[in-house]
Amino acid sequence: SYNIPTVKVVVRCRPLNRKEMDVHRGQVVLRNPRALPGEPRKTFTFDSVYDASSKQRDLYDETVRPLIDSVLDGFNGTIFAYGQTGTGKTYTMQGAWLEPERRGVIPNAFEHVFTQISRSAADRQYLVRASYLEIYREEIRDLLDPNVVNEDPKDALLREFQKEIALLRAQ
Ligand SMILES: Nc1ncnc2c1ncn2[C@@H]1O[C@H](COP(=O)(O)OP(=O)(O)OP(=O)(O)O)[C@@H](O)[C@H]1O
Repeated sequence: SYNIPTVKVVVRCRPLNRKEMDVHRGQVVLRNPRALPGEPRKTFTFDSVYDASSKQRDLYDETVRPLIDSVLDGFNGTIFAYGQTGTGKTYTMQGAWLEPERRGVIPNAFEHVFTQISRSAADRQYLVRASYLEIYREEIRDLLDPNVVNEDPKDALLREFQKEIALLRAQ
């Protein structure tokens, strides 16, 4: 079941906000001003595309769950969100923790990991570590310790790795 591509690129569009709806400008078309006349339209292909009505749970089940399953089997995995400000990175990754339908990738992944651990054989041991960092204007901030702002990213990363938190040593 691991014949999934090594890198998956997924697009998610958030719903228009009030300001965008008020503008009523319609569709955005990108055009290459140096294109020769008659040049065919370019097609961009993604592993998945989620529209404004997409659900957090569907995105998790289709796009994230297989990766977390492979991590539970010992492989490395990374998920990151990229996009300009206000496009929905925080909503997708974090969402609303207290509302099950609006929980994002991070809380859904935690639930997935701990559910799998609780179901695994009693003689199997897991160590789960977590750190939570923000890089903003070349500064690294430890979001689990908001008082610390580090100027040298290398020192900050080293310190983070040294003090990663052991959340669970499952029996
Ligand atoms: N899929 C979605 N469905 C409903 N609302 C969404 C969705 N994605 C984003 N939003 C809303 O759009 C707004 C901007 O989203 P968000 O804060 O996640 O953007 P961001 O990319 O993290 O921005 P920044 O880079 O400034 O932190 C928020 O109010 C968020 O709740």
